[in-house]
Formats: sequence, C-alpha cells, structure tokens
Amino acid sequence: MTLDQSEVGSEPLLSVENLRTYIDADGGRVHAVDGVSFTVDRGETVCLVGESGSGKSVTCESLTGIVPQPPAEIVGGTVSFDGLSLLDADDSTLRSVRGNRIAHVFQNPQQALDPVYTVGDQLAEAMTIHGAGDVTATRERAVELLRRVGIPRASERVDDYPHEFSGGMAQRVAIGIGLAADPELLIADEPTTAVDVTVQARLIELLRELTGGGMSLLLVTHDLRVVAALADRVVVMFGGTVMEQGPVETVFARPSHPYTQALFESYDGLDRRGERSARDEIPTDGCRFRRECPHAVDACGGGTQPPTYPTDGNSAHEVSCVHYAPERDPDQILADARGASPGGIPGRTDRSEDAPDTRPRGESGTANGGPTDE
Ligand SMILES: Nc1ncnc2c1ncn2[C@@H]1O[C@H](COP(=O)(O)OP(=O)(O)OP(=O)(O)O)[C@@H](O)[C@H]1O
Ligand code: NI
Repeated sequence: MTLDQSEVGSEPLLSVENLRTYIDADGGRVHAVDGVSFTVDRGETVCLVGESGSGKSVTCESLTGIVPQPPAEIVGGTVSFDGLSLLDADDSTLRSVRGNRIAHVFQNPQQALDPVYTVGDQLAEAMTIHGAGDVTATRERAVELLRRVGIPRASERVDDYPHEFSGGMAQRVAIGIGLAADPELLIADEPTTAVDVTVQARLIELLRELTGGGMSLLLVTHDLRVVAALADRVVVMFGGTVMEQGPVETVFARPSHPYTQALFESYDGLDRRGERSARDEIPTDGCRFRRECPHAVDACGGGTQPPTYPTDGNSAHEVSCVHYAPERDPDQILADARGASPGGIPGRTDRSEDAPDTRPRGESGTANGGPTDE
C-alpha cells in the first residue's frame, strides 16, 4: 500500500495542544508550562523564544517525557507525534521514540556525553538502539556521522574521549549522537549558548544543513540572530504560555503582543538572564504579562490566558491578547507600540527604512497613549 503524499504532508509532524506541566517546588506548585499549543511541520524549524523561566525547556522536556516526574507532573494537554499520542505512551514506546525518531540536544554537550566511553562507542551505542550492523559497518557509520557534523580528522577522532573535544566540537559530537538514529525531529535546547561566537556560526550552519535535508527542528534560543538565521516560525513564550506565534518574517516585522514588543526592544545581543529576577510574581490567571504590560486593561485579568487572535487577518500569525479581539476597534490596537521596531535584529535583511508602516489605518501618530479602554 502506498501512502497518499498529500495526506502525509497535511498533518503536522508534531502537534502540541494545551500542554500543562506543573512542578512542585519549595514555594508551592510552579505552573511552568500552562497551556502551550503549537505545531512543527515536517522539515520545518520552529524556534521557542522568551526570557528565562518562561517554560521553554520544560515544554521541550515534556514532549517525550524526559522532564523529571516528580517533581514535575504533566497535568494536561496532548502531544501528537506523527499520529502517536506521546503523553499516553508507555515507557518503552517513549524510549523507542527517543532512540529513533526524536533526538534531544542540550546546552551543555558534556552532560550528554559519557566521559568513560570514546565518542565512537557512544555513536555506536546510539546506532544499535535502532538496529545494529556489524562492527566494521558501525565504525564506518560513526566516522561518517562525525564527518557530517563537521569534526575534522573524523577517522582518528572517533577513538577519542569526550574531554578531548573543545566545547564546540563536543556539541557537534552530541548532535552527531542525536543524528545516529536519523531522527525526524531534533529538539535542541540552546545548543549554541555554551560555545563561542565563531563556533556558534558553524553550528547554526550545521543545523541549517540538517533541516535542509528534511529533518524538523524545535529550537530553543535566546539569540534572535539565531532565530533570524534558522526559523520558519517563532513561538514566543512568557510565564508558561504562548504570547504570540507566527512565521518568522511577520513576527519580526510586526511583533504584536506587548510582551514580544518588549522582548524585541530590549534585545541587544546580550544574554540578560537573571536580570529580571526581582520582578513581580507572574499571575497564574488572565494574561500572564498583564502586570508589566503598558497596555493592560481590566479585560486582561481573570480566567485563562486570553484566546489567540489573528493579527492583520493573518491566521498564521496569532497573538494572545485581548486588544486583538475582533470586537475591539482595530484603530486602537496597540497603536503607538506597533510602529516600534524590534531593534534592528542583526542578520535580517528584509527590514529597511522604507518598510511599510505597519500601524493600523487611521492611526496618525498619536502621543504615547497606547490603547485606551474605558
Ligand atoms: N526542577 C525544578 N524545580 C522547580 N521549578 C522548576 C524546575 N525546573 C523548572 N522550574 C521552573 O519552571 C519554570 C520554567 O522553567 P524553564 O526551565 O522551562 O524555563 P526556560 O524558558 O527554559 O528558561 P531558560 O531560558 O533560563 O532556560 C521556571 O519558573 C522554573 O523556575
Ligand atoms: Ni531553558
């Protein structure tokens, strides 16, 4: 029986619906992930962005059940991977999915590598999880994987131990181990954060090559330049929820949620993690961003995170903000803020001085008022 290609292509590879993961901590239950929905298509790169603590890692780790339970508990939602419901899957199914179809790569490669085995042995191990060949073939394939991820002198280095690799090279090895099973989806959580800038650029190039080959990539990064370089779509998270998501071009050209606007405006290429630790506690109802939002109104409080609304009638670009509800006057929607530029993100060439004014029609450059709500 042959599969109808049009049907194969129409379903997203990964579909996450209303995912909720709570974590028991000293101070009580943390709503680390609280109603996250997004999809990843085949061959697509989706980037999760958002400040530290917004729930990006816990989201990724919940998908294949590697989040430690306890203290975490996945309390709701669905995760569908190629039709398989991962949250309902038993341990052996999940192990098989992780060994064969979904690979994880983390920020610190040495964490993923076992110090007492050569990288060749670890690559072989990753291959045997999904069907072994003979010893020579396995070794050849290990060398080939190291070449593929750009390790020079791969046939010699295959016998080296993890500590003999620099940070960037070790991250390549970790990616190589992830690729050993030829996964359909690579989940990479800040894979370029711990390496220096030139190595970063090469790793980004590697990831681009891999997705060019048809692999899907779910990438967590703080670096908007990485997003610009790799993403097809962006998912912006804050407080365990999705604030905004859409095609990278439209989200960068017209960041629409006040949180996205704030995130992009504060972006200066520096890693600012930890700087906002003194912030007010994030609400667990209504819009999670409302306490810091310059446009907050009464309607932002209570209930769940606001529903998502399309921006500019573009249903692929949606925003979870009451100001975009269809019954509201579009001329008042975040009017002044929408003209704001996300701060000249390096690497984007499609933004120019003569880019169209994205403010809603009828808006004539009012003062800093923001939307009013009386
Ligand atoms: N083991 C844990 N125990 C208690 N709370 C946790 C634990 N792991 C994560 N959290 C909390 O869950 C929330 C989401 O954390 P998560 O690591 O997913 O954020 P993140 O977006 O990946 O941040 P970063 O950009 O710093 O990696 C945070 O409030 C964090 O403090
Ligand atoms: Ni994280």
